Amino acid sequence: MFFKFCYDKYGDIYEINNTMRIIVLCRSEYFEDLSTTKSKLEMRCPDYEGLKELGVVGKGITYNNNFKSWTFNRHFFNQAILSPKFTNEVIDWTNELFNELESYWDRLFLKEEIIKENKNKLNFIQWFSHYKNDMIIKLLTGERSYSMEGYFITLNNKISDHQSTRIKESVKLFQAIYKFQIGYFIFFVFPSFLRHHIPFFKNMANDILQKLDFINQKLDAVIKRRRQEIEDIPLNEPLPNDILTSMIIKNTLRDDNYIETGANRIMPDSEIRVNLLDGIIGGTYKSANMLSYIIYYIAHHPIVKMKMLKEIDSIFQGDIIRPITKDDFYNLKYCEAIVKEVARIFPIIYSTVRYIDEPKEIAGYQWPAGITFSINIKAIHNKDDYWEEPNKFNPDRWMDENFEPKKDSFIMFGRGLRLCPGSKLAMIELVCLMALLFRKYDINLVDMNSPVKTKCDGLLVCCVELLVEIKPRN
Ligand code: HEM
Repeated sequence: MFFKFCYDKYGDIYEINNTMRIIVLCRSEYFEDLSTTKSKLEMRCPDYEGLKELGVVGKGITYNNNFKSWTFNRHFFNQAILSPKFTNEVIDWTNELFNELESYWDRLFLKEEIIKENKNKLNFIQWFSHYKNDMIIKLLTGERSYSMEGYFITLNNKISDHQSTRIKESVKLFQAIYKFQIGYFIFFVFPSFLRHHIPFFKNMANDILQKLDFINQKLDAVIKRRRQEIEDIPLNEPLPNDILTSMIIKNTLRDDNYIETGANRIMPDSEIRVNLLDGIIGGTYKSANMLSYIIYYIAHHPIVKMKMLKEIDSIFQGDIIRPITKDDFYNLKYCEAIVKEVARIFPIIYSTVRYIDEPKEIAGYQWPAGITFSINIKAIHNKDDYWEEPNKFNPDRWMDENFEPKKDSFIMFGRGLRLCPGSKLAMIELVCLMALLFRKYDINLVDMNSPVKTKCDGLLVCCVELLVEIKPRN
């Protein structure tokens, strides 16, 4: 809201001054020179004291300002996440976890008597936050998480002391990740004096650090276990396809692409851990929120829904059981267009940031070193210089073969070197989940008149609640 208010009032470039000076850029032509020659990288922010406290300075991907180290980590991450084996893994686990989700829905919402009594209502964002949590943990670490089962048990009022440790541990991890994800921005925005000396902020900061400690302990244990498992698997037997395994074996004899050069270093556990954390934080809530907004927009656009169902039905031909495949994903063009159009009109990340550590000319002005720029994604996605009828929700614009958004005007996954490495994974998941949901279920909003309930956590527009009514399609 605040960003929109400023954009409407001040236009394409303006300045916000609170605890720091931020220049907001609302035109894609301004992004040309955001990388600096000194650091060779588009930097997100300086190495804040708070980031040091979180232990991520010079490590991992998201907040790494060291070009050499960032390139090393990003290369490992990209190789793992973009491999064809990993794509197959994503599709397989989408099917597997969707079946699990359905088994819970069957028991809670889909029995005939429950539908007759109008009790077939569920909070979509909650279900998919748990789903996505279990999914990303499996894809990143190769280990199962059972937070969705934990959520099912809570709704089913069956909490008991006999609940298995695996579920309790998964739920505890889910809660820690959630708290960390929505709270760690205080390490950027609140000065260290507040975090260390004023009780309210100090308690908040300590709570986040405790959650991080817990997550790190879990990740360390997983890495240790996996190293041992890899050692125990004979050289001629295949290894699992998760990202952790790929990072451990890269540049070792277990790596299919291994070339002996003497110069390639392997990745130590301390770096693997931050990469896994980056993947968990980057990959869990964005997709869950995005899917909720997709459901909301589809519900409000019946013609779009009709076209989408037509596409899904033409691919599945009434088969509501068979697993979704990679080919299906490539054929679900209209579903992909819907994802892009929702992301265009209602970007869940409304801004991404850059920082310059040397004087630079940007947007026709000369800036001193130490300035933070915010790229206003929402303004760019809704600008009529770049988009025809920008305020119209129109997935069909993406179906025109000759359509290509103007350079840097569609930045749902960011831009440049720092482009989101999870974009392919996110697209596959979102499109496949839309197809799996709508081929079998009729999903409607409980309240068509209420706007979607959101709140901003850091730079993410979180869906607070999305109540939907679900029943099998006729
Ligand atoms: C709908 C889902 C997603 C959206 C909309 C999204 C969006 C973004 C955006 C806007 C950025 C900032 C890019 C920039 O500054 O130019 C980003 C960065 C990042 N994302 Fe995503 N993302 C999604 C899913 C994922 C997933 C599934 C993962 C991991 C498995 C992931 C991991 C990351 C990481 C590690 C970065 C930092 C990249 C770097 O600094 O080099 N994201 N994402």
